Amino acid sequence: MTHYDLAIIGSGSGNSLITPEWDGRKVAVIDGGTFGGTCLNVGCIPTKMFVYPAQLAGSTEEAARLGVDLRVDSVRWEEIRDRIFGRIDAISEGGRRYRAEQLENVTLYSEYVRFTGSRRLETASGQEITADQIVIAAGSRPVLPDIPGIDLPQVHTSDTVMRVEKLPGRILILGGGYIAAEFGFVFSAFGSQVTMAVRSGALLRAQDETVSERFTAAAAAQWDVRLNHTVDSLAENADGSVRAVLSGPAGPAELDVDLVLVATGRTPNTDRLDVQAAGFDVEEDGRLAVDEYQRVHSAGQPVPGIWALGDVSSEHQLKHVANHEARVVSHNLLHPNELQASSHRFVPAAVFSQPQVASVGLTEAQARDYAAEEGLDLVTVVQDYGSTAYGWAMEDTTGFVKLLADRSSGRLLGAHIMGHEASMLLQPLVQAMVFGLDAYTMARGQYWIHPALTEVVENALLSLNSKPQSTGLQP
Ligand SMILES: Cc1cc2nc3c(=O)[nH]c(=O)nc-3n(C[C@H](O)[C@H](O)[C@H](O)COP(=O)(O)OP(=O)(O)OC[C@H]3O[C@@H](n4cnc5c(N)ncnc54)[C@H](O)[C@@H]3O)c2cc1C
Ligand SMILES: NC(=O)c1ccc[n+]([C@@H]2O[C@H](COP(=O)([O-])OP(=O)(O)OC[C@H]3O[C@@H](n4cnc5c(N)ncnc54)[C@H](O)[C@@H]3O)[C@@H](O)[C@H]2O)c1
Repeated sequence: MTHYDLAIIGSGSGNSLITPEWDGRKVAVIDGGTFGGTCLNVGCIPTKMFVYPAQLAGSTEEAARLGVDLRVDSVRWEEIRDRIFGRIDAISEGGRRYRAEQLENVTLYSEYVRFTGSRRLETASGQEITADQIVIAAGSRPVLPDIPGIDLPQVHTSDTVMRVEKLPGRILILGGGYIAAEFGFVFSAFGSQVTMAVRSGALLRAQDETVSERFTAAAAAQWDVRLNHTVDSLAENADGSVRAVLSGPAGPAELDVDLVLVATGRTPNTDRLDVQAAGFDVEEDGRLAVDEYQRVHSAGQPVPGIWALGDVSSEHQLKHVANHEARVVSHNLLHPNELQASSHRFVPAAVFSQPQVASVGLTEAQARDYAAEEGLDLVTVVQDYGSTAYGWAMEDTTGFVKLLADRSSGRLLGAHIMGHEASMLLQPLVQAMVFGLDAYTMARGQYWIHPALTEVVENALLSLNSKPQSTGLQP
């Protein structure tokens, strides 16, 4: 058995905890998967590296509308894939080598681990590890629905689909959330024939209703979206393709595809850690129960020295949330008497599809309930990109900014943007919400560059109040 001052399970966001303050103290990093975790290897970063060239490939129709005839002669999938992973694999390997070989106080265990007691771990090869403090940063993994044929080699998740040998000609995507929306766009822009089977009546259903409705329409204009459809079975054809049987409002239908992508959510890795052996509390959805200091709980009480962060314990499966929680844990590990709390008040998120979607705060349905409870006068504004000069330049027909606010104070309750660079347009609204800047001061207390696309945000803010607004910039 080897004892450490600190043991970290998971080398994704967990890797950032090894700061210089730990020099001279014994630290174990344990990861049975690829060093660097989800975001770097199979998540945020490679997906966006595919989205960017997909935006180039997918711009021909938009260009033609503006009088520029572009043609995509070919998409060199193998080259794109190898460029992306040539970069990413090197970063992952460099990080692994640094931890494994260059830090005297750090030991890297490249294997899976599970709890055998609250402060005791056993690795897959049977090595026992104990530690004064343990951070659980073990992330989440894709969920596979129980469908006959789900284990066929042609069936992929986001873990494997980005590395396939060649661009699939026909692809079936299950699900209508983040991953489905991003890969639906990438593959369709690259020229694959995409069919998306969605159980419910809309894509991105967790989003504000206007976003979900308009995104569904925009997606359906680009690829085959089958709403209210389930996939009942998958079977291999003699030629190596897959026959899917789908059920929808018009009855069952068969579809032959070359590849199936399952994007039906991700589950926290608590089960594989045997957290029950340690007596840790688990939420209904499988997340580890933590308090605002990221302390893991047992029977409702914090367990001293046991922390969790990121997807394994967070209701937001987002990298910027995992990073924030890692900064909190990093502080708390070293300052047990001055604990810092994490904040999940205004968590923004973006879906990097076409169109892009970005949001923060309440949806309209949530804002209605909140306003009723608090006695607020809820005001909702939808401002189209096409109503501003830059929107004219783009001949934009789909982009919009939707704001929800309390009319009298101008306090923003939610902001939702769909369209070109939505994630960038959203950030000033996140800033306003976090720092308590009201919509009216935000609109008139600063210059807005003309004729930038940010004017759509300015106009949305102004539209929240029909009353005349303060004229003024700060002198
Ligand atoms: C396709 C895709 C795209 C995404 N895009 C975005 C995006 O654009 N923006 C965004 O904010 N978020 C995005 N996310 C979500 C983001 O990747 C995650 O929220 C984030 O990576 C979680 O980080 P983490 O540190 O909690 O876990 P991870 O990075 O998953 O790290 C957990 C590590 O723990 C290891 N591990 C698990 N169990 C054990 C065990 N028992 N023993 C030892 N090691 C173990 C795993 O091998 C893994 O390396 C995306 C996710 C996916 C799948
Ligand atoms: N840009 C980003 O920030 C980004 C990108 C990708 C992933 N992520 C994170 O990863 C998480 C996982 O992504 P995801 O797209 O897999 O999950 P998701 O929760 O966004 O969407 C899951 C989809 O699958 C459907 N579904 C669930 N079970 C099903 C079943 N049995 N059969 C058919 N459909 C089913 C749901 O209705 C939903 O449409 C996201 O919630 C997000 O937090 C973030």
